[in-house]
Amino acid sequence: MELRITNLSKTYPNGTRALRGVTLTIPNGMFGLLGPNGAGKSSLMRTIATLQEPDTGSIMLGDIDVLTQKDEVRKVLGYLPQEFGLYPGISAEVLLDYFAGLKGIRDAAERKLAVESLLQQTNLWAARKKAVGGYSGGMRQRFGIAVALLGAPQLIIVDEPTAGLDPTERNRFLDLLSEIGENVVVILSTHIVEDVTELCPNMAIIAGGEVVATGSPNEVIGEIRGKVYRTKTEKAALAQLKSEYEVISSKLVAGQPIVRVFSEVPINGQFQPAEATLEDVYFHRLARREQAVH
Ligand SMILES: Nc1ncnc2c1ncn2[C@@H]1O[C@H](COP(=O)(O)OP(=O)(O)OP(=O)(O)O)[C@@H](O)[C@H]1O
Repeated sequence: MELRITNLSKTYPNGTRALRGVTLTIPNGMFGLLGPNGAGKSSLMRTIATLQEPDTGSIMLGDIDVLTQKDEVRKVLGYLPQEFGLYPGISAEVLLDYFAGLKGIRDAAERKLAVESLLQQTNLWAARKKAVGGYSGGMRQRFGIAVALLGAPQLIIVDEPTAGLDPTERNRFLDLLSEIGENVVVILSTHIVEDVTELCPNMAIIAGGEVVATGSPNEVIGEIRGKVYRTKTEKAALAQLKSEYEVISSKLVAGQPIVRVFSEVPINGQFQPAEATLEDVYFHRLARREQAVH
């Protein structure tokens, strides 16, 4: 199954242009949608999940027209929104059984089997009788993905699932996502670059409602490979560097700024060539876009 998004635009009634001509082809497997806060990720996810209408454009999931055949989409969709409410006093086992019923799994034995297998898969089996209100952030997210996986969806959308998780829980969650399979489309929206580098064979960077780069992480990095340099500097020299070079990022390491810059032409002196990373592309693209807008 392939998801084809063509020329999707959306302006909210208050005038915010959340999506501007988004065109993307998303194949089976994990697809990373990387963008800063306010980039339009959630607007795009909600539109694909049939929860809101775009102003223009089309979305095809295989042969299904997502914008007109909403019921068909919902049958094959698993969606983990950025925020979701739960009934805090109810156990995961009972709640998941309830959601399975809503998803149309009517046969009780079949439902029991599905619920048990998802509780095992999401590592919540031992906590299945606990009220979900007492779950940690990571457990909540794993419960959310269990709900999203009910009914063996073909299209799985997870919106910023790792925000707020500690590293152990984050890894556990990402492992779970990558196990879900290569035969379904999984769209992972995130502002965490490593989530994409580590997991996604295909990706896009979105900023200001526009797709600013797309391809495999390797292809996306390709555009700046050999053009990234790094140097250690002093805090006092930072402003000067920023005025002379196209600074991608500066990070304090043990109190001292490490600066990465982009340059089309070789630079030396205090700089050393650095291996380009997805984070470099991300910051570079965002900075270029800022410049273009202002
Ligand atoms: N219902 C709405 N009405 C008006 N503006 C909205 C609405 N939803 C989102 N926006 C605005 O649209 C833009 C894109 O928001 P969106 O939530 O899609 O971005 P995002 O990339 O998911 O950001 P975040 O990571 O902060 O969730 C933002 O400027 C946001 O304030």
